Amino acid sequence: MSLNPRIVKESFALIEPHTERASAYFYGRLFAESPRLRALFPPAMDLQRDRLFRALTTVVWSLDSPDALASYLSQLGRDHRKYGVFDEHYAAVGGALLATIRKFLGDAWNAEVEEAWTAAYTAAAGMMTSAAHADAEISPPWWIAEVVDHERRTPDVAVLTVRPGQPLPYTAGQHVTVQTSRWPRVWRPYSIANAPREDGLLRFHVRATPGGWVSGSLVRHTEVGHSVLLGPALGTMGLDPDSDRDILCVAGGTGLAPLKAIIEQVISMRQRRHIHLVVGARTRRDLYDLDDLRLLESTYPWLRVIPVVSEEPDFEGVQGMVSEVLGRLRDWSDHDAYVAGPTGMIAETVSRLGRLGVPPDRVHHDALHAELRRGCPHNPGYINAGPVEHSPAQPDPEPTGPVPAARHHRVSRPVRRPPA
Ligand SMILES: NC(=O)C1=CN([C@@H]2O[C@H](COP(=O)(O)OP(=O)(O)OC[C@H]3O[C@@H](n4cnc5c(N)ncnc54)[C@H](O)[C@@H]3O)[C@@H](O)[C@H]2O)C=CC1
Repeated sequence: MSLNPRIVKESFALIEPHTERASAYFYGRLFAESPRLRALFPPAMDLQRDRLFRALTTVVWSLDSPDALASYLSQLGRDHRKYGVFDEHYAAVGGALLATIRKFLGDAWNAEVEEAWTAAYTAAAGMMTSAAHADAEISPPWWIAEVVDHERRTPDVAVLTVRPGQPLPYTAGQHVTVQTSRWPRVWRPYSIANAPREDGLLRFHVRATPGGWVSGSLVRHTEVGHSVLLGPALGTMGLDPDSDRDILCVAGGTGLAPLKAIIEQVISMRQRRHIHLVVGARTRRDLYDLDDLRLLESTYPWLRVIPVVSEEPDFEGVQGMVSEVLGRLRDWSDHDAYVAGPTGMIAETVSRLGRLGVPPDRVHHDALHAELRRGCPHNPGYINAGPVEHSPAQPDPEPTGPVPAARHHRVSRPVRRPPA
């Protein structure tokens, strides 16, 4: 059985307009055939359904890029260890997936399509399980971390520092998923806001989004001494080790977090590259980290911080959307660029940098491949394992089931969940 990306892509394109119904059918089928699996998922499935198709979309459209695909699936396989996924779950998921594709393709389903999808799923599941097995030799499936600092910088934004019980390896620019005891089985990704340190501490910038389960819990209901669970480090945005070019970092809101980690990384490597950090926020008050950034700027003279405010007309500094102001500031064509923030901001900024003469392979970001594929002509092909933090456009839905009784902050063990 050999991979046939063309057939998989063509047939998937027929299903894409019906993703919502197809995803509901997939989970209905999965739980009908393997009822015990339902208990392993969060009570509200809305976000989960969406995630399944985002992951599937990423896999399908990456079938022609073996390196990117292998990197994505390896991360996904490693990350699924935290749910307690076993090899046999992959067969159940594969069966439900094929049944879903068959149903939604209707007359377009035939033996050739079946073979192409079977080959693709077998290869993908194989990569995920191999990566999970290899990871099990060297890493725990999750880390328990104690909150050692919690600063409420604005009513909505907190900066948290946590100490994992054992070392959690990562590189600057990556993110981890976080689970709080308030919402067992609900994991959300957050970028790590500092470069790796000897004491192993990790910092997160969290904005409580309306209706957000984990973000609200982290900002409003978490204190020093509480514990959270962390998944393994994920994401492909990182400092280009072969470059000594000057650096432009463009941050939208809490997208500052991974860029601060990258800047710290440059500092710790004693590289004397000039860095411009253009940091966008809606209002002056939303520039929640400006004091720290000014301190960093005064310590490292080759760092320049440029705050940009988009929704406060009497702000005395640079005004506008962060993507729009770049052309007014200087020529960036000889810079490496790192971009993080809301998906729309990343798409706008990457596209703007292309028009300003920055080659696509020098523009680094970690937004969802599938989302940017539509809107961003200069996507350099970075893909990650999921959305970073939650976008305001996609708050965590409120629970549809009963509110969990575990209001105390004893960390629950992760519950098994099959592959997304
Ligand atoms: N690795 C990454 O890319 C990371 C991304 N994030 C994401 O960053 C977002 C931060 O949200 P908030 O703090 O609420 O930011 P926000 O929505 O308040 O936006 C902050 C600034 O970003 C710019 N911006 C926003 N939308 C834009 C658009 N469509 N086009 C051009 N510029 C735009 C504007 O300058 C705005 O003032 C979240 O969605 C989070 O998921 C957070 C951490 C890491």
